[in-house]
Amino acid sequence: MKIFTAAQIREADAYTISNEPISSTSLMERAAGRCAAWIEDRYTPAQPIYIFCGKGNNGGDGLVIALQLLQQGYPVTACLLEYGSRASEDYTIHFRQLHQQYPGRIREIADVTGFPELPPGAVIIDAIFGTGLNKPIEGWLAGIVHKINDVKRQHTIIAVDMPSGLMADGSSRNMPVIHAQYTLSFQFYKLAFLLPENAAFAGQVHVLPIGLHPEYITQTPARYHITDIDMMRTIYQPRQPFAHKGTYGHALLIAGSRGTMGAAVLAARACLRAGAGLLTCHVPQCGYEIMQLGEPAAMCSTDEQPDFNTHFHEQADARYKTIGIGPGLGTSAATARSFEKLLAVYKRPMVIDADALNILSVYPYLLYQLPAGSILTPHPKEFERLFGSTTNDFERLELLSRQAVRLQLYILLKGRYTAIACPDGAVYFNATGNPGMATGGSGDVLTGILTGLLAQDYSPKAAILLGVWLHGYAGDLASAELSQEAMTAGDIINFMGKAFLSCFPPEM
Ligand SMILES: NC(=O)C1=CN([C@@H]2O[C@H](COP(=O)(O)OP(=O)(O)OC[C@H]3O[C@@H](n4cnc5c(N)ncnc54)[C@H](O)[C@@H]3O)[C@@H](O)[C@H]2O)[C@H](O)CC1
Ligand SMILES: [K+]
Repeated sequence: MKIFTAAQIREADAYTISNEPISSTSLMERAAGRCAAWIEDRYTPAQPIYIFCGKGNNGGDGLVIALQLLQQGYPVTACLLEYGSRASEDYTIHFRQLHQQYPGRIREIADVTGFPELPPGAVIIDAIFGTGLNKPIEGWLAGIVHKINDVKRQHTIIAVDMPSGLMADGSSRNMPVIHAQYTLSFQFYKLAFLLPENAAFAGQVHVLPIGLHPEYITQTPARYHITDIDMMRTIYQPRQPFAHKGTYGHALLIAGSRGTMGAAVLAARACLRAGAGLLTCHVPQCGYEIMQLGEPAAMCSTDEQPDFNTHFHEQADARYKTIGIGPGLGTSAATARSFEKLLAVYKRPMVIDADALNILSVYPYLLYQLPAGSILTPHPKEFERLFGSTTNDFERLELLSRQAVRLQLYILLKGRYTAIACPDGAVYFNATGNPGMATGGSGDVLTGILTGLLAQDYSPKAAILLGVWLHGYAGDLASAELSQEAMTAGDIINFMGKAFLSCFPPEM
């Protein structure tokens, strides 16, 4: 699904109005009607509801929601914030209707002292600002935002389109923003929802289709995307009936050192669970038995060194469809030298994680020697060590994308919505996964999955989109059965099978 900027959303709005065609008033009624229906599905008409409206079209949506809920018998109070701006045309039209039919349900608020006494359990609807926000909320309006946030533990807060105060496409650091439990976002995600610095604001995001014109959506290019199951179904390749283990590639995993062999075993197990035909693991001598017992289906090659890998470059030949390198590898100078020699001989896209990334941050010139189309999988700290720090998440995203283009690599920044930056400048956010996956080893599992998919001849882009999706999906299945607290990285591997089956049900 594309993620459009606020400016593109305005264009989509205008395109729909002139090409469907539909009046802007009716489009607002359609959009806000979806919000009202969402609320009616979840709350009974006994529910007191307070709707805070700004004077633009987001406020206009609030008025339409108020009208529709009042017609359904909900005790609604429409709190209209009178901050001096001129009301939008569609706001005015809906204000007149509300005023005509329910004058007693309107309360005008002109300063922070006008903030209403809320009855226990009242639901707050935030329709103050949406995509039109162009500067931080200030003055007594900011006071209203703080008042609403002060009662967030006692009351459910539902934001219409966006939490007020949040910029759709830029950083809102240190600005007053509503802390919503739910955001009912029209038709698309906004980029701001997906960045960790805004974690407190949007809550659970529900994207409500409002019938924006499909022609605009397909014709307009977007830089940012969020992955979904339909995209995965176009990527996934079912196995062929006459397949043998050679059909699905031979992967080489270079991982492990004394004390971190678990990382190597997790990556190996995940690689095979992702469907690699054959896997060889290159490990130090201390890891031989651990690997053979930990994953009997993997073959094992041992290094000259007892405790860490130093001669893996000698292994890397054309037999291997791809290489995954890094989990538990260690960062000794001899390991780094072998990595450099490996890059001189091996030219297919590989997966680079953990200590292999740390080696790259110590020897950054090696970044330019990576095979084009290779995949880097840093978490935020590793990313910072590799590419430097930034002052906010939007700048970091920009840096991420710039580096992917400059180095012609895929760089995947791990997080709640893992950001996948492509060499062509596009960025995909992954939609699956949960906080239970913030546990040691889950990155090693991802490296294994990506290596396993590359071995099967998925293109790097397909392997990442599908691999990150499945990794998160398996994590979601694991947490549903085991809890976010109790699940471990190994459980992500154990649920890979169910993840495949449920995302791609085999045809009968
Ligand atoms: N996506 C769609 O197709 C539809 C969206 N709808 C809703 O419309 C809003 C966007 O409406 P807009 O009038 O452009 O902006 P806002 O209501 O967010 O803001 C109003 C107005 O306020 C001014 N302003 C901006 N920042 C500040 C500030 N910090 N302090 C004071 N005033 C400020 C500025 O002039 C804005 O224009 C969208 O989010 C949806 O909710 C339609 O209802 C249906 C179609
Ligand atoms: K809002």
